[in-house]
Amino acid sequence: MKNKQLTIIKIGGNVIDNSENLHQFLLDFTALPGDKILVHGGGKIATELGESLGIEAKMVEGRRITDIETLRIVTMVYAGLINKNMVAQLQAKGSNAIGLSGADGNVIKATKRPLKTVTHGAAPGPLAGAVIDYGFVGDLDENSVSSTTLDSLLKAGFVPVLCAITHDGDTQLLNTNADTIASSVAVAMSGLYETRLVYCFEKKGVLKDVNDDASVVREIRADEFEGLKADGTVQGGMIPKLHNAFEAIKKGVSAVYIGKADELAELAEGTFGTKMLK
Ligand SMILES: Nc1ncnc2c1ncn2[C@@H]1O[C@H](COP(=O)(O)OP(=O)(O)O)[C@@H](O)[C@H]1O
Ligand SMILES: CC(=O)N[C@@H](CCC(=O)OP(=O)(O)O)C(=O)O
Repeated sequence: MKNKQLTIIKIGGNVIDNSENLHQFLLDFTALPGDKILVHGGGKIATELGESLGIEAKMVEGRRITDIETLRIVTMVYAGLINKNMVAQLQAKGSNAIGLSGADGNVIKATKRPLKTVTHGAAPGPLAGAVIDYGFVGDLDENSVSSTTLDSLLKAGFVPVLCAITHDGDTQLLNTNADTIASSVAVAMSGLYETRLVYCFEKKGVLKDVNDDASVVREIRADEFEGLKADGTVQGGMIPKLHNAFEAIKKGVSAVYIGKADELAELAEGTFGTKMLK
């Protein structure tokens, strides 16, 4: 019986990097009624730390090429610095947060990404057709997320806070895009709960004009996605975000929203950001 509601919220690196916006978001997150799971990114902060150490970030189609040095940096930043600070801030606001990587409690097991040929997205240009070694990047499948472990934590009264570090079950940590983690967690938990997925970032939603916050598209149907890509309305990081959003809807998640982190309170009024439709 799926009568209980669960909200999975993902927060991106641009918001985490802004202490005022993050503070407001965590207040609203804490005030949100019902069971919830927080998934956080932090790509911007990992890029900045890497640069300060002389390691340049390389992204292909929104995914970080993760060599061994980069894996050390993202593990420190996502599973350490950001995850533990997020948990401490939530504890101070009254949420009994528990911070986890995918290795903790075997919550998310991934498979190291095989060599890939670039086909679309960032690359009608020079990268089209190139074979890319993403390094220590983890891909998820329908068995990756342990819904029973997450359910046990929720039933014990914890608020799980998941970072973008996963593992392969054979000692290797892997880097997995946080939007993908949020989508996979929402799909896995939809077997047990009535599940909604909320992507929070620094803009008011999916915008008709990316520079105009007043141009929020209120609803997008799955069959409109290709057109929005083709006419350039959605670009860059918004392409994999929408792909993950529609995958979630297709696989059993009841509702998916994309909107501004410090407007999360509007979720209850039904005026929050962009809603994805089947
Ligand atoms: N139509 C659009 N509406 C809103 N943002 C868009 C749009 N097209 C592209 N973007 C870009 O997508 C970015 C969000 O993707 P990303 O940086 O991956 O998010 P996150 O911070 O959640 O990881 C925004 O910062 C924005 O620059
Ligand atoms: C493989 C891969 O690309 N992993 C992401 C994980 C962090 C993330 O997704 O952070 P945001 O949500 O802030 O972008 C990365 O290292 O950038």
